[in-house]
Amino acid sequence: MLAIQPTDNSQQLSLSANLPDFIREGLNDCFNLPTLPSAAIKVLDVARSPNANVKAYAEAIQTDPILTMRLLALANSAYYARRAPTIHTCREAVARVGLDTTLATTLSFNLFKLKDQAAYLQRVWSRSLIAAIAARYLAEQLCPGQAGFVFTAALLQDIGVLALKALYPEDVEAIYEPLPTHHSELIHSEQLQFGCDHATVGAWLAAKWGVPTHLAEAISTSHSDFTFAPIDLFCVRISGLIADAWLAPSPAHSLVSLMRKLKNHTEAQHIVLAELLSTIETQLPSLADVLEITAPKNLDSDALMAEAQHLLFQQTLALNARLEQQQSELANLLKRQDELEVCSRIDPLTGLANRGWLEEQLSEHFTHCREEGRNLSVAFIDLDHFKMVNDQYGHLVGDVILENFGKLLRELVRDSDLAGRFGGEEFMIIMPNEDAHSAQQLVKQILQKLAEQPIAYVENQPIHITVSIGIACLHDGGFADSRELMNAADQTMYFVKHSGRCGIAIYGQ
Ligand SMILES: Nc1nc2c(ncn2[C@@H]2O[C@H](COP(=O)(O)OP(=O)(O)OP(=O)(O)O)[C@@H](O)[C@H]2O)c(=O)[nH]1
Repeated sequence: MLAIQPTDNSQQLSLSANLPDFIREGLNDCFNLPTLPSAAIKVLDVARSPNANVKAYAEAIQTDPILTMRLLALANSAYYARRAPTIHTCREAVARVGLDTTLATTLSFNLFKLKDQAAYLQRVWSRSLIAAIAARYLAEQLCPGQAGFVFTAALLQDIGVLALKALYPEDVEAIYEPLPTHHSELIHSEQLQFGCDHATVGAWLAAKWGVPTHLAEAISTSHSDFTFAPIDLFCVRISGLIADAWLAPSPAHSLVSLMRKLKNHTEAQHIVLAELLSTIETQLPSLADVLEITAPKNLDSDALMAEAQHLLFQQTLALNARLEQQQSELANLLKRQDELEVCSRIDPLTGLANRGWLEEQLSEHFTHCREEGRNLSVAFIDLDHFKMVNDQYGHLVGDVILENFGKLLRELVRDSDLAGRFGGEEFMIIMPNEDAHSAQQLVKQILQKLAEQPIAYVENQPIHITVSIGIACLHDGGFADSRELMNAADQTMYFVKHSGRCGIAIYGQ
């Protein structure tokens, strides 16, 4: 292996600005960072040159017989060969797998095959492998021209783990063993421990090797949100999530939650999930074989897809049921709120409007009638000598009388009027659009009715009551507000009281 070449472009990588200083200094001084085989460095040189072509790639690879064998194996694998004849030369192999895949294979050559691989590294490579297959499939559907680049970026997206391992072996071991179930937990632990995650470190390492800047940036942003990502980076970012679902303890559950995240993404609508899963299932063993790593657990993609669909269906049903329940709870709450609102306006004994509602309504009518030049009358009604009634017959009878008087008012008032109990034995009628004369006609009927019929019976003995009524009209005084109008009606009622009760008087007359 060679030392790092002068093609180092880590300084130019804007995203490596996210590296904390102590990590950057540590990486710069670290003597055992993973390096590339000399053939890989030559291939990278070719990749950077303007005349990168099959011939130049092949010539660079041929300097390393093992790498050449590896590439031939890949080109003759089921995926690349399909039914084509077996090939025997490096040039044919490069032509068949493409320049980007050749670069990816070359770069990953000595990264994956470390003999003393700990379980967590195996897991990291498993993720890279699955992600690379998924990424290439996605790119072939969404941006075919970039499939090779996307494959390489996905394959190398977790190489930062190697750099962190070289720099802080003990810390890395503490974080990675036992390996967190979800990649996001790993990222979180790295952020806490190092102030950055392995994607940022991996991008720095790749840039240090001299990989094209766009590739280093794709690694650096591999954990970022995919929502507004350019299509090639979208493929890389999604690939990691698909690999995480594949390796999750319950792949179907993880897949369903990924499907939900992708639901509103336009590009994602073109992905045929069943086909993607089947591609992973088919290609995983051969790619693992070529890269000489232990193949990760393989899944039956049909069974996985069926389980995911079943789960999705069940979750949708449960969601719908929950939605229906919430809607019905909301409807009940609204109904209850309406009932409470009505209750808050009603006097419980008489069922008429209570004082609060009377005052509110009077204020509104006062404003509107005054603005529109309409008249408005208010009648204040007080039962006469009600204390004596209570004293003579008791409070229960008093209550019945108040209740019956309420009924009487309800029968007499029109729909446009509002009758209410102001408090105790005091009542009020609001009559929009009515002048003193018509208001008087209405309240006269109250006196008549009370004279004609008893308000209640006690032991079959009829009880009669009388009332005193004061009327005030908007047009008959310069009232500043509804309160003044109401006070005028009240004062007029007291005038009737002082004049002997059982009668009607009109303010100002
Ligand atoms: N039964 C019953 N009595 C009530 C209620 N609210 C107020 N009262 C009674 O109404 C009576 C009002 O008495 P006063 O204010 O002295 O008036 P009044 O006896 O009607 O005399 P005038 O108004 O001057 O004719 C009191 O005895 C109160 O206890 C109620 O909800 N139920």
